[in-house]
Amino acid sequence: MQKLNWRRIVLKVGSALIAPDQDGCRSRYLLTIAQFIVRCRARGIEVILVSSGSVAAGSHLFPSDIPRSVVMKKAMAAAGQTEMMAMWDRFFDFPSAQLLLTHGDLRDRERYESIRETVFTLLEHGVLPIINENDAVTTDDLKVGDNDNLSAMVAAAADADALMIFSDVDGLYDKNPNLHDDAVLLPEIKSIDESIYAMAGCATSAVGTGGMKTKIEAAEKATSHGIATYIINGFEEETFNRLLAGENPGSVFLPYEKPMQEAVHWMTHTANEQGEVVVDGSFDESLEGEDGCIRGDEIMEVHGEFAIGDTILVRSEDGTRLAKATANYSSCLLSFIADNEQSEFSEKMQDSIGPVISEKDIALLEKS
Ligand SMILES: Nc1ncnc2c1ncn2[C@@H]1O[C@H](COP(=O)(O)OP(=O)(O)O)[C@@H](O)[C@H]1O
Ligand SMILES: N[C@@H](CCC(=O)OP(=O)(O)O)C(=O)O
Repeated sequence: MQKLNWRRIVLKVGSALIAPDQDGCRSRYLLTIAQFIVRCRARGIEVILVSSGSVAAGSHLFPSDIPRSVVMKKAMAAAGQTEMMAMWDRFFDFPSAQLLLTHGDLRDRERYESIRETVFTLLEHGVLPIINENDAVTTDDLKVGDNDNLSAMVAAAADADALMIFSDVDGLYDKNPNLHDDAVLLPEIKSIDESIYAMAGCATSAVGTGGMKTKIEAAEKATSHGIATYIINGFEEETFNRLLAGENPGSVFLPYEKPMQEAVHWMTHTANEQGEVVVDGSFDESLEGEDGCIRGDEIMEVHGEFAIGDTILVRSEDGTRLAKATANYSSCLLSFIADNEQSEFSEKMQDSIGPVISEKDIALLEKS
């Protein structure tokens, strides 16, 4: 038996595998995936499952002639989630646990840490975490929107070694294989750039969300955390044997050789900005300086509403995206400081609270 060097993996299972006929869950494909989970655990590999399919599983519980509005999909998700969880649970003789998350949870550092703690505790006690987006409560502002990106955020949070996205296609092709007979499979992707995104088309099944674009986004998030990302055909039984034999049965995106630090990764790929500040030209110099910080007199403009601890974008006056940072001040107080940078109040405030942005709370972005 070949030794696999995975300590912890995240598996993402798409809706087409869960409810292929769109009339409730089917065990047809899930049994093989469940067996794969059991075999991984038997080899000492910790598994976290990100399962789609609540909407597809719940749709048959509502009249078919009602339009699939956003609110109907939320209702379908709420109803289908129990059916989907029950289906998974049937396959295992160990306990599983349901975690329903939104982007609002993951981008809040305190809740993010709390989710991590819960996941690690479940794993430590042999419980299988099964995660989905909490579709029933999400709004446009709060949602991740697709489980490919959610699974990458989960993989980063859980510090996984590999993310495996099980879908209805063999991997990433140079164009959508369902629309082009001459599409060619890419077994290994060393880096992700615009040319890779250009290959991605939309979902062609009735139940998928995001198609290949969101899978590439997920791979970008995960590989920059040092997590190898696979896109694999979950319909094929042989896929799972090949994975356990240490082979690549689909497409693999190789992890960055120098992954981002955890906090920098979270600010860049999980937390999105709640507002932004425009800084003057001394930004690089100030950060590299002895104190390594930005003070109020370097802030030219403040946009949006944010609170202490929120993630903000730092821009230069010509619009260049310089960094993401944790706000040490609320937008309201920062606007006051920026407008009155020379006032005694502003000076005293910064002397007691600290700099507007400090080096330890900042993630520099590649200038484009
Ligand atoms: N370049 C591509 N390579 C492979 N599949 C692609 C590509 N572009 C678009 N697709 C589509 O992406 C689909 C998989 O995404 P999706 O339907 O969202 O699956 P899931 O429900 O598993 O997330 C494929 O069935 C295919 O129609
Ligand atoms: N959260 C949704 C799934 C969203 C999603 O990304 O679906 P899919 O493209 O099938 O992985 C659900 O449970 O129906």
